[in-house]
Amino acid sequence: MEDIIRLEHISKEYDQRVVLQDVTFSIGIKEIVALIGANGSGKSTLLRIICGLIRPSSGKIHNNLAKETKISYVPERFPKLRLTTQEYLLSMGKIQGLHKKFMNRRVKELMDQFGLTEVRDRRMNFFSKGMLQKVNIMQAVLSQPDLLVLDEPLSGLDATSQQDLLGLLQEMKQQDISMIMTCHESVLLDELANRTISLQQGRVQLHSIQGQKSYVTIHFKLPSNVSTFDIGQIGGVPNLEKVDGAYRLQVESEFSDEALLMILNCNGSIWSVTPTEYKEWIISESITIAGEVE
Ligand SMILES: Nc1ncnc2c1ncn2[C@@H]1O[C@H](COP(=O)(O)OP(=O)(O)OP(=O)(O)O)[C@@H](O)[C@H]1O
Repeated sequence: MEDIIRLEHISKEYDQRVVLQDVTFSIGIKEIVALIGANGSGKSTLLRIICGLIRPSSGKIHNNLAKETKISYVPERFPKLRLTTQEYLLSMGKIQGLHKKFMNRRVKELMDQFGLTEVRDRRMNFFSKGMLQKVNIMQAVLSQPDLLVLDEPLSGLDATSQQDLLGLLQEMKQQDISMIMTCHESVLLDELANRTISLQQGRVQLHSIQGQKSYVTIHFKLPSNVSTFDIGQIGGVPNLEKVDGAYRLQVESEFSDEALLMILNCNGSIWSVTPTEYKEWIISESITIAGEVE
């Protein structure tokens, strides 16, 4: 996968206190990276460094695109401004130097996409947390960034607003926007992220990527004179359950033929064969922490 940016040996100190240490990784084009870790592990600091809001004490960020990489930031909190969404977005567009015609079209498009057209003339100080978070994301995507950096995008929202925003982030994923975000919600990890990077005390501890595992569930019955069925002979990690006098066997797809053959060899009757796909996190790189960060 082609990279958008690469962070190399990023460290950050505040008053000689090490907050980030030797952080190195890349963010690929169309990739959604979730940054996880305990409170105070340095996640927000790293996001702000990626956006250029603060400087690292050492290390470099390389822009790997042929053009200048457009990076936009969605901070954790968004203020209840006494402006309408339309007024706010148009002034943000102006600050960002966007062309008036493009801006008008883009603001309208975003209002529709985020479902805020009906409240476009209402001041944001009357908005719910979920609506404010939508505006927060809208201001960041106004200029169509290559990389969107989001700090806890679902935090403090109720379940309905979380689902609503998750849907919008998924739409953006389809539009090929790369993202890096901090998150505590497993729904963001499971349904959005392709990769997780775990920070511990300012250091990268673990990289994992989301993979797809295929299984086959075989529902079958054995004749009454066959009392045992030895799943130990099937490869992978098969799982056998007895359900209402019949059996339900789950095997990894690559071992399904040998499982079916075994059932037939036992004169079993096969009732159904159902393929299933599961997402799972696969550890791609693990780093041992040599020394504790003070
Ligand atoms: N401007 C600052 N000056 C001094 N220390 C800071 C500053 N910003 C952050 N820190 C410290 O850096 C450490 C990492 O903070 P950071 O906010 O990056 O962690 P985090 O992983 O995002 O935590 P959380 O999940 O609670 O948001 C913390 O100990 C914090 O107190």
